Amino acid sequence: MLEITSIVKQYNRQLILNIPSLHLQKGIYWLKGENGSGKTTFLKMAAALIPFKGTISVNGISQKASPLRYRQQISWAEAEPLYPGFLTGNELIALYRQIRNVTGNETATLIRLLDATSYLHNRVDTYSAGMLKKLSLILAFTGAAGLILLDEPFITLDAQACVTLEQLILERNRENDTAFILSTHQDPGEDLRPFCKQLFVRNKTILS
Ligand SMILES: Nc1ncnc2c1ncn2[C@@H]1O[C@H](COP(=O)(O)OP(=O)(O)OP(=O)(O)O)[C@@H](O)[C@H]1O
Repeated sequence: MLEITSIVKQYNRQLILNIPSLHLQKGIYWLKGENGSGKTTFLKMAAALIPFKGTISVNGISQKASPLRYRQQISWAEAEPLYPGFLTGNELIALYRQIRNVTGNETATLIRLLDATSYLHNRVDTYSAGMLKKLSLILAFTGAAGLILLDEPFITLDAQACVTLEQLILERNRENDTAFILSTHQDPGEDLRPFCKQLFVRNKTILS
């Protein structure tokens, strides 16, 4: 599913990650590592959001050779999402539905499951951190990406939303064969744990 060769990532000439080779089969990956070890940097490279040396391919499509096709198979939710404050959640969801060719029914189910119906008609700049997080997850699950990258998806979510998110991950993985890489300092819940493989950022590289 994910193939990495000779990745080197530096910020201001400081080496952050050096990954000679990494091959991941489809699955649900739990990415762990100390603060500042490079988890977000790794996810941002996989999401093709920041430049790096080396090559990344997902399902045989190279990020450098076919950037648009590559991006079409990736979905990404950042740790602390930011959206233009003057838009409503519903407007953002409509935009994603249009771009990703998704029906209203599909997003309605996500909105109901994450208990976001009551506030999505309001402007984003009125949302709490958890409300914003739920919106970012609804957007990440909108469409049929082959790989969903979630950076710290559980922070700020209430207990019920954490359980719902784990169920959504399991369901997508089971029904659509969607792969996931999640960066988190938490451990997976009981239901998800048996289906997760761990990845570690250690000594500036990724170990499986
Ligand atoms: N835009 C940037 N400019 C310069 N250095 C950066 C930038 N973003 C991250 N870094 C540095 O890269 C390293 C890895 O950061 P990263 O955010 O990937 O860590 P992380 O593992 O996600 O950390 P945490 O668990 O604290 O979220 C850190 O040393 C950080 O200071």
